[in-house]
Amino acid sequence: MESILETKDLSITFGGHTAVNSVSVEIEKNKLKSIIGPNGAGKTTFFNLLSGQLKPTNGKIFFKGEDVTRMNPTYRTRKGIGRSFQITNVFPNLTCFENVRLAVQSQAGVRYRMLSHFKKYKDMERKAYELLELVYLGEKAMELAINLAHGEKRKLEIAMLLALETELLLLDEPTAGMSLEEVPKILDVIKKIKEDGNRTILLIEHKMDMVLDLSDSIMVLFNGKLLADGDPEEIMNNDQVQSAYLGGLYDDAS
Ligand SMILES: Nc1ncnc2c1ncn2[C@@H]1O[C@H](COP(=O)(O)OP(=O)(O)OP(=O)(O)O)[C@@H](O)[C@H]1O
Repeated sequence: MESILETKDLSITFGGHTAVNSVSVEIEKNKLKSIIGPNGAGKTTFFNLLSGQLKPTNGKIFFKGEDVTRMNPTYRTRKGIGRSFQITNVFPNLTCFENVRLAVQSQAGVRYRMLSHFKKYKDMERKAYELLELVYLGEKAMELAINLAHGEKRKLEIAMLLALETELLLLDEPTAGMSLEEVPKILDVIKKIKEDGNRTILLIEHKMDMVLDLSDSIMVLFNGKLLADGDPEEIMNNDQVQSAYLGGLYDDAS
């Protein structure tokens, strides 16, 4: 297995509480791994450690073999680790197309003085349109970002992450707060990205049907510890995982 990201004994303690406790895991390149676990298990904290929003108390993070443990979030984004809320340059009063084109442009390092390079500019426009189509926002290309529905905004964020050539996408409950009609669309978007086969996705999700539908593998966090890591069938048949969800382990595993 070729891994894109690896954590070794990753831990973080807030006051006396260890929210992520010595987690060692490998994320396989170009696959989709879900992170599941009861509320408060440490899933979002684990994401914050991977994206650099938090620095670990102990342990290391390697991205493509490089130690990124102390690297700040901006550098990690440049290296290819992308988390949607890291995008601070979504301009509400620009159209979806303009937002994605700016992300493409920033990735290409092209400045205004170079816009005279007509062909390059056209290529960037084409790429922006392709990404909007990929996330089913083609018809909204000329809509101002501020006017998008919640689910559409999440899709725009994903298009912008892809424009930044993100190799590892960290998706934290992408369907949270969405209407029932919007959920299948985002599911489709994630499936399409997965089928393209050149991105790795790490997904936090509570909807188990979605997790089972999408995941190549699943890791289970429980009280900050890695309780299990394996393919979906293994995880579903794991007695410890079942106990954790039924509450049987709550007292033992602290
Ligand atoms: N900045 C912080 N300061 C103190 N405690 C924190 C901080 N961030 C998280 N925690 C605690 O760490 C634990 C793990 O929280 P986290 O949000 O990572 O869980 P989660 O698995 O994402 O939960 P949920 O599914 O409810 O989103 C919780 O007990 C939480 O209160």
